[in-house]
Amino acid sequence: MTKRVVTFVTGNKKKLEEVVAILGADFPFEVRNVSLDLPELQGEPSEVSAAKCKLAAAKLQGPVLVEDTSLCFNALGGLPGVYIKWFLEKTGHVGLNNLLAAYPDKSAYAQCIFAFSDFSNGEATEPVLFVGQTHGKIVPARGSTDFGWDAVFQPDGFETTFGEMDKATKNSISHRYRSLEKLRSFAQAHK
Ligand SMILES: O=P(O)(O)OP(=O)(O)OP(=O)(O)OC[C@H]1O[C@@H](n2cnc3c(O)ncnc32)[C@H](O)[C@@H]1O
Ligand SMILES: [Mg+2]
Repeated sequence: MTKRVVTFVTGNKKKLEEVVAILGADFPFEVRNVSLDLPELQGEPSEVSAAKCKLAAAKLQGPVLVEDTSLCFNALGGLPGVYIKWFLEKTGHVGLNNLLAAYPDKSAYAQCIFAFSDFSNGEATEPVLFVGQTHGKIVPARGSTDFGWDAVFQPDGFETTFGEMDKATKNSISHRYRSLEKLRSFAQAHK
């Protein structure tokens, strides 16, 4: 049976690599990629993902998948949150640690929200959201600096940062994995 095709819209190659590895061959939809860094509105993480999904659907006129990732510091009420990309770009790993210097609480969580819109009768359907979280803490950078803030995030229950773990381990506990497991159940029911 031919699989339904859904287009994952992201400008981030590292995200795409993880998504392909996590979904594997038995995912009920065929996932294609379009590399576009969509504009992101301000707001709560769920609003950012839903808005990104609507933009992607309007652009591609077909079923789409997007995701938005946040890194939330508990001592800062969840910031940088959806703005982590810009904090990381402007202040680096050291800056992220320094943001927490005044607080004993270094705990944080990584959150990934996938959003899926179907397309029927020439219209995109309201995005469905899949939230995945991994809790941990912010530490001075250790390990690979290939992907975003991996080197400064140490998940609970591990002595290693995401940057120090092998990919298979990260992909078995990550925010992205947890969100994609929910998407997998949804796709199974809507294939
Ligand atoms: O095109 P999109 O999908 O939006 O890709 P992006 O790189 O702009 O990604 P986000 O808007 O979701 O911003 C999230 C930021 O967090 C980084 N990031 C996302 N997932 C990560 C992960 O699992 N580990 C480390 N850094 C991550 C990513 O590189 C960005 O700097
Ligand atoms: Mg982005």
